[in-house]
Amino acid sequence: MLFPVVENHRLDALRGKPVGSLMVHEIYRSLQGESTFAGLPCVFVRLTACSARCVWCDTPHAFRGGKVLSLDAVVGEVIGYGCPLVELTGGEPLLQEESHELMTRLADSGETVLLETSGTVPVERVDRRVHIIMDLKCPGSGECENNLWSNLGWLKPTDQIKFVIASREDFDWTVAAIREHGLDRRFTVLLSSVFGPVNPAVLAEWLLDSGLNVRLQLQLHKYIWEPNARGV
Ligand SMILES: Nc1nc2[nH]cc(C(=O)O)c2c(=O)[nH]1
Ligand code: SF4
Ligand SMILES: [Mg+2]
Repeated sequence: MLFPVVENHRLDALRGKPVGSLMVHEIYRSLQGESTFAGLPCVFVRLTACSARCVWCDTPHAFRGGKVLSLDAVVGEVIGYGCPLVELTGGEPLLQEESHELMTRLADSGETVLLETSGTVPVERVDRRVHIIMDLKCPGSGECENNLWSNLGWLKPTDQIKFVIASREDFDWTVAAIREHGLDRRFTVLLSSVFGPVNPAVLAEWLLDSGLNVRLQLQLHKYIWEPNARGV
């Protein structure tokens, strides 16, 4: 994968990581807070580093830090929870080549595997058994220019597209993108408001007025626990 030279410092946290290992920020079990799997117990594997810098990012702590673990160690820890659902998130999991083998090995073990990805890196090689939950970045994220639209051609009907909306402008952009690409007919579409600045009741009203058949998503974990809590 090639990234613009000016952005390479964003991947510094992965420099020197041995081949065959993963830089893991944290592994924990919680309730899935997003997607159509919301509410189910889920093991989260949060991988270090992201090539994006969304202005409203709620996990900037995952940009760096964490520890190097072998694939065997990560698989063993996940399976050890005895939980049938696992999600790779970050950061951006697909920046680490080894994420592909991790997803395949987890699926081979019988896990239902979810992948949270930013929509700015290719999903082409993701194991077809994985449920991809892919962002399309709205203008208010500051990363809209980096959306990789070709990814739409690699998603399956069972995959999910998430728009995180920071303003009415973002909402209008989202409606236009859904209509232009027929997203609501091809995939599950999730509309989420940036936690804090956008009242979900306002987004609910916009959604109903639009007539679109898409799903409002509340980040369940931010209502159950402190919005800034980590490890949940
Ligand atoms: N409970 C919980 N559910 C989540 N779903 C997606 C998450 C993420 O950070 O990608 C997340 C998270 O951080 N916590
Ligand atoms: S893609 Fe996700 S982890 Fe990366 S900056 Fe945006 S919100 Fe944060
Ligand atoms: Mg998150």
